[in-house]
Amino acid sequence: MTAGTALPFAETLEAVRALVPTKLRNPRIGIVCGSGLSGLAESFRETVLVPYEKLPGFAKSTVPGHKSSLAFGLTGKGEGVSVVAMLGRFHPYEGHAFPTVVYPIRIMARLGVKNIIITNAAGSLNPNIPVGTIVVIQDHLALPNLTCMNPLLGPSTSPEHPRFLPLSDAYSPALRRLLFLSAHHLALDRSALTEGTYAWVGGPTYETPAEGRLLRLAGADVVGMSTVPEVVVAREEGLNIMVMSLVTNFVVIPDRYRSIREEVEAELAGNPIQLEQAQVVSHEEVLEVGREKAELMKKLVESVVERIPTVPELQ
Ligand SMILES: O=P(O)(O)O[C@@H]1C[C@H](O)[C@@H](CO)O1
Ligand SMILES: Nc1nc2[nH]cnc2c(=O)[nH]1
Repeated sequence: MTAGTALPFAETLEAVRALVPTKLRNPRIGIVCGSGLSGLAESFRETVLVPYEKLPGFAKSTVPGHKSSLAFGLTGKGEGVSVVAMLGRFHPYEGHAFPTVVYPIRIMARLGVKNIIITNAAGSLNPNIPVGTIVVIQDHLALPNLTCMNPLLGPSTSPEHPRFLPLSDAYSPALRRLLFLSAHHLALDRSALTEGTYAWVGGPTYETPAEGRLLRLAGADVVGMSTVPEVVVAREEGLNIMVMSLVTNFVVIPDRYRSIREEVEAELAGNPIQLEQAQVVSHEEVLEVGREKAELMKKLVESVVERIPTVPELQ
């Protein structure tokens, strides 16, 4: 789907109606599972999985660690809360146009979702935020949005949507409060969860040291290749949003570059030295940290979801 193409909302919603029992098909809470984080839906009860291929307008996720299904189910104690989770998202770097990347968010909104918890794997740009930390996002820095690659480019999807969408209040304070309360009730170490700013880049290349330095200087704490298009559209659809980034690696920003000149000159002078090699990041490392922290992310998300019905402004 490209900007301006008619979106097949009616067909997708009809497919959901045909495949999901009434009790589960109008969830108030949506979850987007980031790289390696599909386990967030493992503890749902009465789960119904709907493969993306059965949903008109949905693409297939091609990234390892992303399954391609919507999971409808119940979570929490007693009767439970009805939720829907995206097991796998679409990234622009896979070749998907923006309307496709954000289509599942628009469908969640049309199913009745009011609150959305978006997760991702991200690289840390901040020396005070180590690998394994969960960062609740308070703001974002989206270079693509500033350079005419905004997911809302093109005709509006609905006349009810504002043409010029403010984003100064994109991240719900009420949801973020629930996250810190949950961390307290789960007796989480204070260092396990922090707040920060997410930089969205297109990928699929990881950052060069100079790019990492630029983003850090611009005020970002973590960087990733997803989430912001979903946030922008969720905001346009009027949802309350919380984003949790799991730090899976450090972005390499050396204080000093390895100098080949120094190495050659030392060798010619008869005192060979070898300066430190730059480290590199891999998607395998990203998935590994996701596996290690899956249980903690799941407990936090479950706890937030359970508390949402108790907060009037989130209804
Ligand atoms: O979908 P997310 O943002 O969790 O995935 C991150 C960004 C890239 O897709 C991938 C890079 O390792 O992980
Ligand atoms: N852009 C980017 N995305 C990531 N996703 C997980 N780690 C990283 C990273 O270091 N950079």
